[in-house]
Amino acid sequence: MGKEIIVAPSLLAADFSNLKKEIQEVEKFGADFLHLDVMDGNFVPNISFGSPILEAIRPHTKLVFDVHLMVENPDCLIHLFKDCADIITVHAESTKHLNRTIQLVKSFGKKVGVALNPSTPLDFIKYDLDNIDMVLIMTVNPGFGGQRFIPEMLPKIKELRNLAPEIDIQVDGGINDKTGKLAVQAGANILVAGSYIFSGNYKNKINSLKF
Ligand SMILES: O=C(CO)[C@H](O)[C@H](O)COP(=O)(O)O
Repeated sequence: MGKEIIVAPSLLAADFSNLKKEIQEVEKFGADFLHLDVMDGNFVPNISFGSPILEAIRPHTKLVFDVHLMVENPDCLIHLFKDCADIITVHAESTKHLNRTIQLVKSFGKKVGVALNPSTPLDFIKYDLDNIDMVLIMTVNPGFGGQRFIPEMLPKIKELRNLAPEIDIQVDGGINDKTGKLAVQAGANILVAGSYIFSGNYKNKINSLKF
């Protein structure tokens, strides 16, 4: 039997002037994780939010805090998230010594995810798979919400599922009820969705991703 589907609304698409309410709404309607995109304006051409915002919202929800670091040289910043994150995901492309970065996340007692940009091959993580809790296959180029799902990522997800039958595979970017289904059929089990969920009718949207 396949893994249960985990739905992770991406805060990037929420109403920033009303974060507490937005988070409590998606929690009420069945979200499992809260996906938190930290962008530094360097690794990606955009700036989002950092640890002070995450610490401010942490007391208002029991959702799993799934922190996606889109930052250059994450080793310098990981400690900032030790009190609020449950999972910390780093990009394989952002660090010179991925294995060391993985160990650093683990040293804080956190689950560790590794993200791969669309053009980054699975080879980057092949020898670290036993040390990783989750692989994030980016299905858009990171930096912005509301982009179109890249279908060429489907065979990549399939290949990873064959390589690592038990690992959590997260997909992020352009996920909706149609692309999410394709990703799940390919082997993904954690669906990040920003603009799809936060554009309205949270309950139906979240349910529509629980395949
Ligand atoms: O990592 C991200 C962008 O870099 C976001 O999580 C992604 O934008 C999700 O948004 P959408 O569902 O609107 O594509």
